[in-house]
Amino acid sequence: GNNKSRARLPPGPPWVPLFGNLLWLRNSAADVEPLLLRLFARYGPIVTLRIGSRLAIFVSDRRLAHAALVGPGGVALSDRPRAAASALLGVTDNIITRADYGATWRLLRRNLVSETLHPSRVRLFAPARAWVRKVLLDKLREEGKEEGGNNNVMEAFQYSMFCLLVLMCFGERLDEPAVRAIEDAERAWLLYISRQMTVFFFLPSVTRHLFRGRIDTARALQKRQRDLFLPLINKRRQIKKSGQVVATTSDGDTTFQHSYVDTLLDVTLPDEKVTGTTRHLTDDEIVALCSEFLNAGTDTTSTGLQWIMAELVKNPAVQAKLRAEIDAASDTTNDNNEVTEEAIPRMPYLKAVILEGLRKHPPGHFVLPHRAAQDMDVGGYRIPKGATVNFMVAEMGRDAEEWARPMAFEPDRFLEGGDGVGVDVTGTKGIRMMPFGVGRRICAGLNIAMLHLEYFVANMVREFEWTEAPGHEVSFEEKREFTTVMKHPLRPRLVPRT
Ligand code: HEM
Repeated sequence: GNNKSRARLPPGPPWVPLFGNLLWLRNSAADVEPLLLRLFARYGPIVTLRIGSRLAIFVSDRRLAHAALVGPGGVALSDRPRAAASALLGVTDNIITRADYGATWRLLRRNLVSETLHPSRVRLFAPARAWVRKVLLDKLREEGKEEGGNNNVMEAFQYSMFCLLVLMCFGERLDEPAVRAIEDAERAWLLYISRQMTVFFFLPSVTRHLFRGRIDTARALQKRQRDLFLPLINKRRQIKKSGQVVATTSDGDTTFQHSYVDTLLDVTLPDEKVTGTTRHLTDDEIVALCSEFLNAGTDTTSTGLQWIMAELVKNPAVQAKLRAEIDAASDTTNDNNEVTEEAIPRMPYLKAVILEGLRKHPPGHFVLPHRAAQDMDVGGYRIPKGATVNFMVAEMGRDAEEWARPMAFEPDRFLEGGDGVGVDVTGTKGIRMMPFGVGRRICAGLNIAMLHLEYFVANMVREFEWTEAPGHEVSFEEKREFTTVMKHPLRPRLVPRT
């Protein structure tokens, strides 16, 4: 063989006792974060964990991450691990997050990015954002009425972001019980997938027999999704067929002009059965893609909002400076007293606040796992075909060699003269922080996620003064859920500004 095939695997412990117990099986890479931090200190910036016969490799160095993910070499690391359970549970791999790098992934990703999240399409959803702004502020006002600062604003963030994505996905403004029904079904499904699928992932042949009951549960949860989604999907089919154009903005209207589902109804994939022909997506595939859309953007964005608002509570001077910028840039003649989307590009400090939040508190401390499509070389080590590779997102943003006072919240660092000025979160030329990942698998929703964070933070700061409530001091302790959330949820005192 050549030099590459003789190179060593990245170092690591010979085995990890932790993996013998259920902790590992229960959740994701995030569960092993503390262990990984100890291993990096001991072995250096790239380590291997052996889990049975599987290899899981973790990279904490941003230069190695850039070499592995960006540029021509990144192709080899753009697949996803195959979940053995997919076939067993009848879960399709034809969704953006799960598909391997290839024709199907490219079609589905391009459909989302250019037909739904492209700036020209994003504008079509402005009435949706304005409506959700109202939903969010109403919820916060309700919470604010509670005495003793017992207002868990995270709940309001989560619900509003879910509302927004439901509206963008199905083009339908649903009432709260209908949104809650979908939210509950999705949460049950996500919990199921994260808690149970990993069991199958690691031990497919044994578990097939042991976990019959779980397979039934999965089927039931999928049916629940289908029963909720299909009427909404069929309604868009009907609208499409009749060529009816629906009015979009007036307050009474609940049906919007554009939706993600509309684009999915047009997508065609290569037909596996007849070479050279194409087919439309099946209902099950559309349901799975809708589910992915709702889940990819809800917890990530609401977690981001929570950390950013917590920092604004803890740093009143930053909040005051942001508030001043908002007032100066806003259109004061607008009687809704809202910060409009048009004003956002005139707010560099707002952008800096969001970036500083994502640097210090990236919602995901890891990216989704990547899989080596062939033997490859990273930092002089051999990554064998089939190994999974992940990256220490939070570590990179908090690297003291790269950032001055990394654990301080200093948005000014992203302005002229700061150590973060001109930072490119896509990491094309080099990685300084990677809250959305980098390379071919970079977050498909990056632009809309930034817009949502900017728009809702600006409007929440315009509406209220966010202060610490006695007995509910802000703590930056972390807790790992689907994303890394605040261990003690933010419970601020909201003082309406007039
Ligand atoms: C603050 C909000 C968000 C953060 C921090 C975030 C972060 C991420 C990260 C870290 C990845 C994995 C990258 C990798 O595997 O290398 C990802 C993937 C993805 N995100 Fe986001 N995301 C956010 C919001 C959204 C939104 C709003 C949407 C869509 C509505 C979205 C859609 C996706 C999709 C489809 C993928 C899979 C991309 C692929 O596998 O090709 N995300 N995101």
